[in-house]
Amino acid sequence: MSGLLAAAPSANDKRRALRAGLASDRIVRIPGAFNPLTAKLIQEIGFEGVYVSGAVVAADLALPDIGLTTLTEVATRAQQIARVTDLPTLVDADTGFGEPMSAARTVTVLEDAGLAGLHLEDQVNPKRCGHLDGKAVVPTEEAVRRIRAAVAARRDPDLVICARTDAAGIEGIDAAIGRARAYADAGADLIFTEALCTPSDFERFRAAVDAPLLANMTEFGKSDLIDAQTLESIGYNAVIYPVTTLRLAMFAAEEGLRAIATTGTQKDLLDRMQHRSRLYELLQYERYNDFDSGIFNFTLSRSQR
Ligand SMILES: C[C@](O)(C(=O)O)[C@H](CC(=O)O)C(=O)O
Ligand SMILES: [Mg+2]
Repeated sequence: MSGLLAAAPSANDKRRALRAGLASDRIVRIPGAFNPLTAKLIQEIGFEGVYVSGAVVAADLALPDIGLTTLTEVATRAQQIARVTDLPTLVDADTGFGEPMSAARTVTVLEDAGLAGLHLEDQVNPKRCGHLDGKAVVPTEEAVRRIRAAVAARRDPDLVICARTDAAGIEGIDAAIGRARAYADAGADLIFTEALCTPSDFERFRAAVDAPLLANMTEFGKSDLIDAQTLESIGYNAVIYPVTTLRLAMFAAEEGLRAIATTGTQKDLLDRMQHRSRLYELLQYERYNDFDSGIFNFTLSRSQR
């Protein structure tokens, strides 16, 4: 029954896998999962990690991404997602949910929730999406205290602590590079270079910072959508697609609901839906017979496949 109700690898196995990926010359591709089932799909399709986006956790609760969600809400969702996948899961811990002492507590809670890594950003509270104007960052020394507190709080030395800098869009790339170096010196394992615009911005960062780097390929933001191969050749170590699966699903859900409202039926939409049989396959429905042979003792008729 290995891997049936929860992933087979331990949290530490996944943390070590993430570290190995970051140390390799291949880019670690980390799409966002808006729910645990999406994490299964991400694994099956062959990605190297799963991302839990703060923006998506908020949007899921019909809230904007302005620091309204609590540590408990984020940790609960992240745990639900991390536990079903063999892949390492990276979670967005925003500004750490408070002062450095709270950031330290955040690390312990997310570590207990089985995450492989988390990122803390240098924005002020209330934070906002890194791709919007009008955001502000705390002084470098304060952000360094956040990172130091996070690093000190970690009990599993393999837990990946990622420091995000939002400074490029506010203070310029050189200042962001300076911050990234300070965060790496403070013990960050990975630097998230938020809201860079062009490939040459990414190249500049890569040349200047001697630490693993993560790119954020979020849609409708400030960054050009650079493909994974190009980011890899620039020397980036990881890339997230944080909100992509939610945007795809919401777009399809909206179209489908409008069609039903207009026509009174969903029957023209069936070939744009995940079929029952595919859902069952993803859920490994049949394997639940390991517990009780009466569970999967039916067949799907042609129309159900
Ligand atoms: C990565 C991010 O922090 C997130 O919460 O997913 C967001 C993504 C987005 O709003 O598009 C961010 O870049 O701030
Ligand atoms: Mg976020």
